[in-house]
Amino acid sequence: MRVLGIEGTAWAASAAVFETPDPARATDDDHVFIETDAYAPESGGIHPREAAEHMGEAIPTVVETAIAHARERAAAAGENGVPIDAVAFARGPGLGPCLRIVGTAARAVAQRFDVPLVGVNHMVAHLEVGRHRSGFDSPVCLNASGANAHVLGYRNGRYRVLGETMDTGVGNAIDKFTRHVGWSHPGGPKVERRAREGEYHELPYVVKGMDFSFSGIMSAAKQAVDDGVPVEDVCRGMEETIFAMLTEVSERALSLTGADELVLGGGVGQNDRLQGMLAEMCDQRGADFFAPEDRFLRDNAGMIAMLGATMYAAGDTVPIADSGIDSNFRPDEVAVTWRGPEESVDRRRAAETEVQGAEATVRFEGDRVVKERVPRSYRHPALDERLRTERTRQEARLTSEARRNGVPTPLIRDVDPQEARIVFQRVGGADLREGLSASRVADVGRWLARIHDAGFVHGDPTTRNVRVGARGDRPDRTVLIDFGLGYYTREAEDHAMDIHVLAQSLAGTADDPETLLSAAEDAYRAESEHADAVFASLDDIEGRGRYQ
Ligand SMILES: C[C@@H](O)[C@H](NC(=O)OP(=O)(O)OC[C@H]1O[C@@H](n2cnc3c(N)ncnc32)[C@H](O)[C@@H]1O)C(=O)O
Ligand SMILES: Nc1ncnc2c1ncn2[C@@H]1O[C@H](COP(=O)(O)OP(=O)(O)OP(=O)(O)O)[C@@H](O)[C@H]1O
Ligand SMILES: [Fe+2]
Repeated sequence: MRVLGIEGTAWAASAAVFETPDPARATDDDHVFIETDAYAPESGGIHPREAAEHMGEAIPTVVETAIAHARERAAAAGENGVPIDAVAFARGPGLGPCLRIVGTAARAVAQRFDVPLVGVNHMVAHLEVGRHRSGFDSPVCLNASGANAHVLGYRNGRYRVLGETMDTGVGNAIDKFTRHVGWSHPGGPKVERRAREGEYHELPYVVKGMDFSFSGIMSAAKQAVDDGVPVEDVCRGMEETIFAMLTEVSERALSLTGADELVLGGGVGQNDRLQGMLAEMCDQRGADFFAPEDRFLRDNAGMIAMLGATMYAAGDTVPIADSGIDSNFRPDEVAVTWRGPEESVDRRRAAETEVQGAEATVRFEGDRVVKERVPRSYRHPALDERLRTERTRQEARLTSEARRNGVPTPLIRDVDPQEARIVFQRVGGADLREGLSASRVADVGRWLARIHDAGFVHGDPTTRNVRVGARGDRPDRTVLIDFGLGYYTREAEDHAMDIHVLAQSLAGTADDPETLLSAAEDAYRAESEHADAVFASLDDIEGRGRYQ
């Protein structure tokens, strides 16, 4: 099979030919040819109009080059006739004016050769290229690109967003900083180069469940440069902070789903420090890590052609009349036709005497549980020390405070912030994830309402951070654990984030997330004194377009 791919969502006017004997898996005989003409703004960032002008000029040329290449391949193979089997194009997300040019070009080629058209989601292509080339079954996928940043896993016919940025994409955040200091676009590679000469400069670190935000870091980074901190130190601090956040949320996703494979996608994925941190994190927890070559990480038509071939083989083509572009096309909107319902990122594991959580090692000793935040060598030592002690102190404080507010939590037997160790009473028979029911999820809604009314959030209320079921002679209760990301706040938006984190984790682990979530929401409303403000804020968060 030979597929032509066309990409042009933002800066890369790119066309590719992907030829494979088996579109379902990578083989030694796969052949990928990519021709790219990059748009480089003369000043500032990407201007949509200029980018579209670039696409208008460059797309026809790269497409003809790719078609010529396909003809050569066909001739060399002794074929005569149409040189391609299908045309795949990036349908979105991206800049509308650019996408329209790509769509028009793709339709024209499909008509010219009378072959089917395949509409590819650019973000799904970023992650599938790593899955395809690694041969992994069902990995967690980290997409670190310019306009996006999210962690995904496949379950029940879709790529679920397990966590994502609450504001800008990771590359855009970095590029905004480099514009501030007067460097040309794109800024990412320049930050990488300068960071090598710098000392770590501390910046805000913001992870909420598996979501994260960059705006605070970026304001602080710009301010630091304005205040005279050497720019290379700020670059180093930015890399250490941002990439540690992305690594931590990837580890959280591995821990939540039980998966043991991680693939990386997106232009920021070309950064060596990010790849190094992810590889080190995976190595420490015994997971496999794969990053495709740079030419498949940054925007390129090769990934579009490859996923196009897989989709075409699954019969997933689109009639020309329905082949409109979608500039807000989210990865979780794609009905994944090329993977079976039995596949899943979610793997249950048998009971162990030691659990490796996302940030701590948890040992079971009879009736006690010893939780230790072991150092994470991928993080800068100063950042590592800060996170481990702060979170240990906070976890001990909030676990007790929740209990004082009528929320079941484990008793604390001992705390040692220096060693980042807490000894808890052992509670429950299983994680909520293994024992999901509407009444238990409703309990979680009720408990969240109580702690919110008391003026703090849990910070990470996933289905793994709730224990359920009877244990010994103790009754069946729903017990909240792991308050390490909690903090004091009376802001409705922070409270809403807790519910949002719960919703995302249900989407990642439950078969009927909607029913369960509404049980939690009803209970929350019945219990909370501020439910209206919180749900209004939740609508805002989910309506920002980033969330489904
Ligand atoms: C929708 C689509 O158009 C968009 N594509 C995109 O953003 O291009 P991509 O090639 O995936 O990523 C470009 C970003 O990747 C950053 N980048 C490139 N090399 C880098 C490096 N060595 N370190 C850090 N960032 C880097 C650039 O600064 C830029 O922000 C997306 O995937 O979000
Ligand atoms: N007090 C407890 N009683 C029984 N089991 C517990 C207790 N504390 C933790 N566990 C078990 O250990 C697992 C990991 O604990 P915890 O969530 O506190 O660690 P973590 O490293 O913060 O994990 P993550 O960040 O992935 O949620 C829990 O999902 C639960 O199965
Ligand atoms: Fe991209």
